[in-house]
Amino acid sequence: MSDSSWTRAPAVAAGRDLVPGLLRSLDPLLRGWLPRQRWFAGKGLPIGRFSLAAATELVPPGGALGPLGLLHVLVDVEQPGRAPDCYQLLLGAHPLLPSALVRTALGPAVGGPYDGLTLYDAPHDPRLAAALLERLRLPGRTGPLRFSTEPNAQFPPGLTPRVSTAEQSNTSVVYGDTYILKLFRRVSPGANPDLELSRALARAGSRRVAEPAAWFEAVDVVCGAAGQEDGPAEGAGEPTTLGVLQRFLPGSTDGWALALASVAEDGDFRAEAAALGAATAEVHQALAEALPVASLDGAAVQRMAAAMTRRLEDTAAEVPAVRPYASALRSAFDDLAELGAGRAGRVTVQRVHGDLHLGQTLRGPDGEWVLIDFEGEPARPLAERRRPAPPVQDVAGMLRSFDYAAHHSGNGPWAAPHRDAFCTGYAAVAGTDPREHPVLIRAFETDKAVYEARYEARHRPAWLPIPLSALARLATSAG
Ligand SMILES: Nc1ncnc2c1ncn2[C@@H]1O[C@H](COP(=O)(O)OP(=O)(O)O)[C@@H](O)[C@H]1O
Ligand SMILES: O=P(O)(O)O[C@H]1O[C@H](CO)[C@@H](O[C@H]2O[C@H](CO)[C@@H](O)[C@H](O)[C@H]2O)[C@H](O)[C@H]1O
Repeated sequence: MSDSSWTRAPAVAAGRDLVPGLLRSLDPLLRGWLPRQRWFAGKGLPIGRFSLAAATELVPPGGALGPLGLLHVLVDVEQPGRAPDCYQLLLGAHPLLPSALVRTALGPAVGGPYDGLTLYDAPHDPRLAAALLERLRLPGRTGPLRFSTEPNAQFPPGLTPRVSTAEQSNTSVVYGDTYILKLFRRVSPGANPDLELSRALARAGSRRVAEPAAWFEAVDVVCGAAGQEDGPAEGAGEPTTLGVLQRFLPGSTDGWALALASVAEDGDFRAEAAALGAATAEVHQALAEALPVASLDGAAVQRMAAAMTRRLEDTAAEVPAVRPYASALRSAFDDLAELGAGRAGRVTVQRVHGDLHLGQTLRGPDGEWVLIDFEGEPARPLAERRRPAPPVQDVAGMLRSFDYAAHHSGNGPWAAPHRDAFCTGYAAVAGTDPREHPVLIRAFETDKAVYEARYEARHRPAWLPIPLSALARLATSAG
């Protein structure tokens, strides 16, 4: 990394030049540390150039926390074959801690030194996580970072922070039993739908969402693909959502864990599946009331089918095991295109969850279901994730998830009655039964299983047989 790669950096340092020291330190340490993080999107590809989009001292070393500092960094990473990705890093900086001690005491040590300071992943340090909550409580700016709160949010003192150990695409810090702060790791300009949709649902009084209390974003920072001269303009110039503090739901269990337990004992989870269907329909209704709804004409439905076909082709090119099914699966998308061409072609679209599966649902101690993580599929560009879509997309996601739970534990027959129960629960609230739209359901289920094949091939190759077996079944039913 040469100094010239830092020219876009609007460094915000309290009284000293932050960037050159950071520049010298970050390059070698990020090359080692970044690819090992679960949330790093470009695994397996060589890392090219880094460039700093923004650097902010949230707590200057030698300030309120004595020698300890808290640095906020947005760094662009170039890799061959990908548009640049922008990652959010929160770094602890300490002059005395040797990096080996950081590694044992605080988990992931990023490395060091930076200007004589050891750098480490700050969410793991309770002092720094607490400092971040303190900053979130107060609306206003620190350099390019803008902090906002909901008007009625309460911030009780003394909430002990801990990093969530859940398998996740980002990093979350739980404060006491009161709040959970999700720090988005790969970020792009534009409102993150997780914030946008949970705020809309909370404002509408929905009981199916963990209400946001505060959030922060980067303003006027050009990062990721938006920084490319010929890069996509969508979202460019909009604030970049960086973190959302939401109500924590203590004592809740996620739907995936509950479903797996039921599969293991060949149990009857149908009442829960139906309640989940009803909760999903309630969320769809609330989103349709709060945010725009539109009707796609035949040409738009055909474009949607063409995009699904393209995703299938791209996936077949990347994942050889998908190829044997590709031509039979195409007929699911051809049927959708035909539906668009016909008189029944109009399809209603609205904002939806976008990546609904059992792991995105929490059942509280009161037995009520809440939906979380409205980010959409992490691999899709932000602009696409914010686009209205047919609600059947979420239904298809949940149907796939019941299938995943069953096949993960080798109990395939568990899936069908639970998929049915979900649709029955959904229909009771929505007034329309997804099973009455077989062409839409089949197209969206196929599209989701194709997405899953690519997701598993990239992240969990041992799980690839699960979506592959679904593609084999969908290929037969579509033929
Ligand atoms: N409001 C909440 N209350 C309790 N636990 C939560 C809450 N939100 C998220 N979690 C837990 O954190 C995990 C990860 O959250 P999620 O939003 O899916 O993160 P990611 O987008 O990084 O995958 C969830 O599976 C759940 O276990
Ligand atoms: O939860 P994320 O937003 O990170 O979503 C991604 O990871 C999910 C897995 O953690 C993945 O979901 C797939 O596996 C689930 C079981 O682990 C299963 O319930 C889902 O149906 C299946 O799609 C999701 O696709 C991906 O976007």
